[in-house]
Parts: sequence; C-alpha cells; structure tokens
Amino acid sequence: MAPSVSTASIGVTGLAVMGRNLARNFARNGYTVAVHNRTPARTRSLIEEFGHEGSFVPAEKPADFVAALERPRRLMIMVKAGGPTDAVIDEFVPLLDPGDIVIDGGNAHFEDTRRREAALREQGIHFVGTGVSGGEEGALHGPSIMPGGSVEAYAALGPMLEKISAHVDGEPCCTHIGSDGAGHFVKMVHNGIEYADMQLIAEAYDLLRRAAGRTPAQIADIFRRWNTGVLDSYLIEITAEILAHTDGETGKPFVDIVADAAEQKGTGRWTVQTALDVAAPVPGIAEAVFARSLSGHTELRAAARQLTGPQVPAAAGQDADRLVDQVEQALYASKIVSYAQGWNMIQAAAEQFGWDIDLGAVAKIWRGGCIIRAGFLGEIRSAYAADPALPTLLADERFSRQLGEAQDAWRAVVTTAVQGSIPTPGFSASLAYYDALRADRLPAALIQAQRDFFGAHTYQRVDREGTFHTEWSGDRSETLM
Ligand SMILES: NC(=O)C1=CN([C@@H]2O[C@H](COP(=O)(O)OP(=O)(O)OC[C@H]3O[C@@H](n4cnc5c(N)ncnc54)[C@H](OP(=O)(O)O)[C@@H]3O)[C@@H](O)[C@H]2O)C=CC1
Ligand SMILES: O=C(CO)[C@H](O)[C@H](O)COP(=O)(O)O
Repeated sequence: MAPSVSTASIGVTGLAVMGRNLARNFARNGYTVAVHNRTPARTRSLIEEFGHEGSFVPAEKPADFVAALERPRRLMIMVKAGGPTDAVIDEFVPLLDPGDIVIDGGNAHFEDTRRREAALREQGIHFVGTGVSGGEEGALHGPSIMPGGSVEAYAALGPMLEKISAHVDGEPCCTHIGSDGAGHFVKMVHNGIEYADMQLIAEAYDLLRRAAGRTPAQIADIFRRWNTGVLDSYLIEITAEILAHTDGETGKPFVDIVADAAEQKGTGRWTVQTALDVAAPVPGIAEAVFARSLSGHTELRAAARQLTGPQVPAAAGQDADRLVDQVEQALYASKIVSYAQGWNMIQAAAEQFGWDIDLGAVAKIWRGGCIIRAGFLGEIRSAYAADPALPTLLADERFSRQLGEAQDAWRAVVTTAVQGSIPTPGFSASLAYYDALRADRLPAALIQAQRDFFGAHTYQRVDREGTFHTEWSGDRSETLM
C-alpha cells in the first residue's frame, strides 16, 4: 500500500463515519485523497466500498500516508476529541515539515485548539482547528465548515474546504472564522444553539400533545406546516419525520418507545461552562443542557414522582387550535432569543480572545449543511449586514417587531404550561431573558444592597459617581470608598 509519489492534495486520518465521508466528499470533488486509520481495516473497507468514487491513496503506515501528500502537506485529523487527537498529532507531526498544515476537524475544545496551534506554530506548522457540522450525511454531501487558524493557512486550504462544503444560493457554507481556536469556539456555540433548538422543539411537542390533545401523527402534520413558515429548518423537518414514524415491533408511535433520558457528548456543557467564563448570559442554552441532565436522573425522578400538581385536561376545539398557533409563535420567539444569546457569546469571546469574527458570515455559513440550518439564518445575516456592531439580535428592527407580535402568545403558552404541570424551561427562560433585557430596572439593585449588608461588598448609586458602603451594623451612615 506504500505510495511511490506524492500525489494527494489532502490526507484524512480517522475514517469512522465523519472522516470516511469527508474523504469521499474530497474525492468526489476531484481531489486525490490519502486515507489512513489507526485500525487498517477501516482504510481497506473504505477503498473496497467506495474506491471507485474517486482517487484515493490508502496507507497503513503513518510514514506512507505523509509521503503521499503534496507540499505543503494538508493533513486532516478526524478522530475522537481530546487525548486521541493529541496522540495523532504526536504521531504525525514529527513526520511533517515547516509550512505543512494540520487540520483538526473533530469536536475539539477551543482551548485545546489554542494550545495545539501555539505549540505547532513554534515548529512552523499551521494548525487549523475546524468545526464541521452536518453529521454523516453532511460530511458526504456538503457540511458547514468553520475553520480557524492563520490567514496564510486558510489561503492554502480554504478553496478546498469551500468546494466540499454545502452551498446556499451559490455561496459556500465555509469561511475563515478567525485565528487559533475561533473555528472550534464557533462550532461549540453552534452545538449549544443546537441543544436549545432541540429543547424548544421538544417543549412544543409536549405542549401540543398534553395541552392541545394532539397525537404524534397530528403533531407531525403541524410540524410539516410550520416548516413552510418562519420556523423552516432541518430540525423541524426531521422532528416531523420522527413523529410520523411508528415502531415496527409494537405499532406504537416511535417517540413513545424511546427512553426519555437525553444524552450528551459534551459540547453543550462546554458552551455553558465557557459562557460563564466569558461573562455571556445564555440561559436558553443552559436550560437545554440542564433539561437533558435532569431527564437522565432516573432515581431523582422516581423519588419525586409522588409530588402533587394540577391535572388539567387538554384543550379541545377552537381552544386547542388557538393553542397550536400560540405554540408556533412561542417557539419562534424563544428560538430568536436562543440565537441572540449564541451570537452574544461569540461576540464576547471575540473581544476576549482578539478574534476578528464576522458575525454575519457565521449566519451565512450556517444556512446550509449544519444541524441548525434554518431559513431565518438569512435574516440574522441581514441584521448584521445592516449593523455589524448590533449589540443584540433582539434590537434588530425585524426581530424586535416579530418578538413584539409574538409575545402575547408566548406569555399565554408559558401560563398554560405552568397551570398544566408541563415543564417548559426553554420557553420560560427565553421569555424571562426577553423581559429582563427590556426592563428599565432590575431587582439586581436589592442583591447589591444585600451583598453590601453581609459582606461590605460595596455598591454604586444611580444618582452620583463612586463606590459606596453603608455601615449596616452601625449607624447606617454611608461612606464614599
Ligand atoms: N458523528 C458526528 O455526527 C459528528 C462528529 N464530529 C466529530 O468528528 C470526529 C470524528 O467523529 P466520528 O467519525 O463520529 O468518529 P468517533 O468520534 O467515533 O472516533 C472514531 C475514530 O477515532 C479514531 N481513534 C480513536 N482513538 C484513537 C487514538 N488514540 N489514536 C488514533 N485514532 C483514534 C478511531 O480509530 P480506530 O478505528 O482505530 O478505533 C476512529 O477512526 C470526532 O471528534 C467527533 O466529535 C463532528 C461533527 C459531527
Ligand atoms: O457536532 C454535532 C453536530 O453538529 C453532533 O451531532 C453533536 O456533537 C451531537 O451532540 P450530543 O451527542 O451532545 O447531542
């Protein structure tokens, strides 16, 4: 299997579902692709099954794999994030030369990417931490691609990534995001928004079923209709398909035979942990992560099952029809809020890490290929085109009007949920965020006073400059600190 000449434009190591399909995507687009996997059986199976699709150079030994690559070498790693990625870097980097480009397309933590980029830069090697979204199908037919790293590396690599990415209106769903870990940061936030979107859709389903009395098959039809309006998106589309599916064994709706404990691999949790670090409030995303966590605590749930709450019969007739329309509006409004939080988080990190991220371009490359692809990303792109320094998407004229129009329905849905014992942490937290941001005054003033009372933590006044402390345990006089 050892190649005699260096003919491959790119090499992919790690040929599980993502790497294998990305390699095929490159080959189908006319590139010669060197392929390698720690366990050679995967390399052989790729060639046996799909070798006819394009030009592949299979290699079992790392040295042969590297020798197959044209210079500057472009070597893409598609293995499990964390230790395995470091192991692969340690194995391959000694075989590379200055100017070569190592691309990590796994779901790496952006801090790992910053560390790896700095270490490889010392050796003159470019490290491009790249977010890839779209799952198995997207990897093959066109994912959304979020490369970080240097401008120089993007010049040598970007055209290839753009070619294999999804395209919307002729534009590639790939752009250079920013230096070092920016690409993986943006991919992480994409996944955080993905969690929020999925939680909101799940809450909408629960309300339609329990409060509006619809069956899964009827809800599938409702979701299909919603998918032709403002909610048009991949996640709404697949939800309709799932809800229409019947279990072959029992004949029950498929959704009823799946255990109700949602798992997570970690990118949603990273988003929330990092949001705290960069001081970006993302309660919609956080509630989605915690809702998955809560669903998995079966013992906790079993212990609490005897707690009481109202049993409200499902609405019927026109009331149920009205509720269906209200849930659509509440879902759209909550979705706008989640995306606004995600974009604020990217904005905050860009400032902190010195990344020059084009916020409109992020919306542009998420319109196709990725899991959160949705019609309204075009509106987000337009919002940032109109004002690149927009402090929050909620302030954009179009979104602000839509939120205003949806809010009566949104409040009605949250009220119905609360009265009917239906947990809607995503809808409720999003509405609370909306109300908190627009409030003239928040009760945070009382919290500041409490902090000063028990810990002399000081406070600012609304009527003059300075930092103050009140002698709470003494004569209650105020001192300018
Ligand atoms: N699956 C998805 O939908 C998506 C996945 N991703 C990310 O893409 C990457 C690849 O994902 P996926 O294709 O699902 O594969 P997996 O995450 O399941 O990883 C399997 C691959 O990692 C290799 N591997 C594991 N440990 C090591 C090691 N120590 N040294 C060398 N190779 C190792 C395996 O090699 P071997 O065959 O020898 O075991 C195999 O090729 C991951 O980082 C994932 O988070 C990104 C977007 C979507
Ligand atoms: O990266 C992805 C899509 O963009 C994966 O689908 C995502 O990691 C799935 O995450 P989880 O297993 O935590 O639900």
